[in-house]
Amino acid sequence: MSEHCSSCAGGSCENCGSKDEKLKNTLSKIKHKLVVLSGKGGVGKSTVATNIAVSLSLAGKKVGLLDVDVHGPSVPRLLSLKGEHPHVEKDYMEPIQWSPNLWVMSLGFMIPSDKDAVIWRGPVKMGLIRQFIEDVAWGDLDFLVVDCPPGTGDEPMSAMQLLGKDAQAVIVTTPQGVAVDDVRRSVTFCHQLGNPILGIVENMGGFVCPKCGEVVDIFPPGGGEDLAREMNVNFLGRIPIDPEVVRAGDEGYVYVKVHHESEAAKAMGRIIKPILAMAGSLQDGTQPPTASNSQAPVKPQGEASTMKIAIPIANGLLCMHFGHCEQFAMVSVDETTKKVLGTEFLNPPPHEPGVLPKWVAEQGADLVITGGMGARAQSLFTEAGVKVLVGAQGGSPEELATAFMNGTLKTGQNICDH
Ligand SMILES: Nc1ncnc2c1ncn2[C@@H]1O[C@H](COP(=O)(O)OP(=O)(O)OP(=O)(O)O)[C@@H](O)[C@H]1O
Repeated sequence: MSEHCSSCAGGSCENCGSKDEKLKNTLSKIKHKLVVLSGKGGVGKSTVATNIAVSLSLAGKKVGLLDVDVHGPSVPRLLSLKGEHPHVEKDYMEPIQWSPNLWVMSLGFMIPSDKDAVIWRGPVKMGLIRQFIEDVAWGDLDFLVVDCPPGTGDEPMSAMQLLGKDAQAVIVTTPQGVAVDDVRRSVTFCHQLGNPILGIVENMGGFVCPKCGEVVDIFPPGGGEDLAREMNVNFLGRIPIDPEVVRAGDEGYVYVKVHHESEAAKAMGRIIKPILAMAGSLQDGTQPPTASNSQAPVKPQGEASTMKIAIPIANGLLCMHFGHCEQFAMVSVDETTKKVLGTEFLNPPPHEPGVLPKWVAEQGADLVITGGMGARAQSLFTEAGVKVLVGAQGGSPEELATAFMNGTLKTGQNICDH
């Protein structure tokens, strides 16, 4: 290990021994290390890494997400963390906390602006990756997910060597032959380093028609699966192309949290199944958690079963769009007796992006019932632990709350224009 000492990059300085101890100590607190690799750029590696990390955290696992793409760190954008600056001291860095159990570190936090280019040689990059692993206060983690730059160069090699032989590779490809050829090199790379391969993910295999939901193959499918067979490694699954994945990445909300019923999110759910099984938390037949079933407020047994339902209203009835309502009805209900206990009408603050979800959560809402809601607002609610039901179709707040408690609430399409 000592040849990767960040102080000397050569393994001969006096710091090497103590650095190795520190690295060992940090790694001993991380149960599983997953390194997300791809032979080719732009195949969706950061998207897959981020969605895996968030899915695992939604499943209740303690997760670290480390972006070692020194030249194009994209995790800060994908998680709406641009502009965050971790607390840094000598030999110590505080990761940015994204949710109660997901912590993130990326070089993107250290670069002053998007325009700045990083021009570093191999040993400097290796030193930095080492610092990101050993100096970051990761604490006890179930999983550390590492997003590497494409190829089999310095960064993936440093990450693998520093994390040790038990770090497992998740290799992402697209179905086309050129991508698959490059990915074949990634498989060989892992074999040469002696690291196990958890499996291959084929991303952008097929296009989900936004009108009918049918998956249409744009490229001949199956390249990733064929490669997995050829190289005798696991095939973890195929994620179709969904324009919403691009939108999620550009706007900085997490796709699997918001579009958990989509084909692509279901595919991602299948991919994390063996990963969760590795942590011994998923019995056969259990669905991997999604935003809809993992962050709903859970009342401790024995506690009164009251909850507060927030409903946007106009003229006393459900307002079809959450962001355009006159007032919010806060309906208190007792879920055991299925009775409405009372309704309070509150005037919301002026509608500006991101304000309403925070305000509604502060009013103590456990659930929001609405006709339509934008993806960003849904994501903010999920982060705040407030469940959201979209596609409700009219009625008074009390009627909607009662229908919800009786399991008869009708929901359809999300009536949202953005
Ligand atoms: N399943 C998908 N459907 C639609 N778009 C996708 C999908 N997966 C990824 N993308 C989009 O493809 C683009 C590249 O994705 P991403 O940045 O994750 O790739 P990458 O392999 O990490 O890139 P790089 O080589 O630059 O590190 C992004 O715009 C992303 O939103």
